[in-house]
Amino acid sequence: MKSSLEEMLEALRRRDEEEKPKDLPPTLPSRPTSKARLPSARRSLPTNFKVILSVENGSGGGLSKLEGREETERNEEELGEKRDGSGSQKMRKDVNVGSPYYLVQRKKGEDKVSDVGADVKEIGKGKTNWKPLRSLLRSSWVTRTAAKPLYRGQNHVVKVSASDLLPANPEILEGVNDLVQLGYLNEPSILHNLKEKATNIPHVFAIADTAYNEMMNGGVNQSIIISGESGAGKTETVKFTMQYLSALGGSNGGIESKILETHFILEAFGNAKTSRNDNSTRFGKLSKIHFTKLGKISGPSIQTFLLEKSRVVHVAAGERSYHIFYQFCAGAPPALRERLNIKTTKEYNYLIQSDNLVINGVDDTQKFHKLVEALDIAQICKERQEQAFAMLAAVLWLGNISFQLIDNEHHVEALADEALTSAARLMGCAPHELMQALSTHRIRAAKDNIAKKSTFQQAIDTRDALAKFIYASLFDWLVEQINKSLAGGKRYVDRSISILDIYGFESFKKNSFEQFCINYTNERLQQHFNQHLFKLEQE
Ligand SMILES: Nc1ncnc2c1ncn2[C@@H]1O[C@H](COP(=O)(O)OP(=O)(O)OP(=O)(O)O)[C@@H](O)[C@H]1O
Repeated sequence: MKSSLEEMLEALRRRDEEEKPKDLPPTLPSRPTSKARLPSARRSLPTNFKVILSVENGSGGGLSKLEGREETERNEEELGEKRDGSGSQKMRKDVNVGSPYYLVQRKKGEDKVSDVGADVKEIGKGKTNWKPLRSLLRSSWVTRTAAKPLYRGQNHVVKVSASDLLPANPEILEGVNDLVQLGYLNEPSILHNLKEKATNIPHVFAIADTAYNEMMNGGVNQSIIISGESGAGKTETVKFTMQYLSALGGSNGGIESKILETHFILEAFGNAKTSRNDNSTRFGKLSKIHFTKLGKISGPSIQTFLLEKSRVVHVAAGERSYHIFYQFCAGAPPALRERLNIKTTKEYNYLIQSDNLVINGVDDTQKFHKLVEALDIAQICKERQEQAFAMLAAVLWLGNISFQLIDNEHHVEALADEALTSAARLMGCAPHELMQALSTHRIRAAKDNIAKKSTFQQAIDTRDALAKFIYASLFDWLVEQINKSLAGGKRYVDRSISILDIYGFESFKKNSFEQFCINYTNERLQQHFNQHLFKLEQE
């Protein structure tokens, strides 16, 4: 009888054979041989790793400490799996440096424990028990028989009191997703189960680990695509991935914190509150971490895609425009406010399209101060910062420009009011030049470009297009500055891991061209997944 997965795969294969799509996505490089969900089973020990082995010896003497070569050998053994002398049965050793609990497990045919302290006999035949060692030792293990010790060369045993023992679950229940399934729900069982789960289900650290190993061992640059619908947690997952790679790449937190600071700038300018997520990323982001041949991080770089420009001029009910506008209006210091003629958010038409001018629990003033710090860290000088803020103010004032009818043919002209003069000044042009640019449009007749007066809708479209263009250019400029700052003059030549965080699938009451692009991208990614992963699994 076929399983539902087999049936689904067969249906996919049949469909693919019947209708070969003309619009095939580009083929992916061959799949790595290791399983992305599992980190390599055996890895070298961190340099600072040390197990202090202290056991109470059988004679009932004090704690003895074993160090040196013997200890190193044991550490190696503890972390792997080893066969016993007969080679017939796998010995199970769960030694977790971070946990005070160890699994005491009998080998088949090893029922006699007479050489060990009398209490151990209480464990009972064929049963597995936990021995909490918190009160005794920081790390150690328990052996069941001194006559046939678990570790070669080891004559030490731990006396185990039956009252210290807790029942353990059978192996079949190890790593269950739902703790309720555990027969024994004691603390060591839960800790052990969590430890098993961490390595048996897909985990962001395991994926990052595999990418790193593949890059180092296979010498092939890696990509991690983080997908999921809006609000699923992609951006947060990227941060965890970076954290892990930073730890592996030995950046001592330096690179990671620099990346996070610069991400704060991108978040201010590229994230916004939507109906699904208070901090929704409104652009695609490819973060690349570059490594040296030795696997050390040499630096990161960022590439962005398709910023949702329409949000600058149109905000749906319940949403907000980009965070930066609200942070800027709330937090700009008085001198800057005066120089750039900055008002409160309530006075800008682009922002008051939605009632949501604040986000619960978010302090825009404080965020603005943090942003300025991040701009300083990104080495964007104060003069450049003010120019960038001037562009923001210009965008806001553009939204306040209104038009009046000037003839009977529905042609309009921009009103020469505070909005027009402020926007023109901030953009560095004369008010009449901006008025003309907004009130006319150019058409091509034969080989000539002719300026024609605009109707109301044409003038609004021109104004909004200008606002969107300025904002998108500002965003691109910021990304460029951030990359320059992160690179610090270095050229990256060696290996890299790229992490793609794209906007998630979304469907609003009113969807625009951006939603079309966002959802199309997500569909294509899903298609990649189906086509390559399912097919390869099937093979
Ligand atoms: N691992 C996590 N731990 C705690 N909170 C999380 C975690 N992942 C996500 N969240 C919460 O969910 C919110 C949305 O997550 P995130 O912004 O990462 O989603 P997203 O998938 O990137 O969404 P979008 O596609 O809209 O950008 C976060 O602001 C945070 O509050």
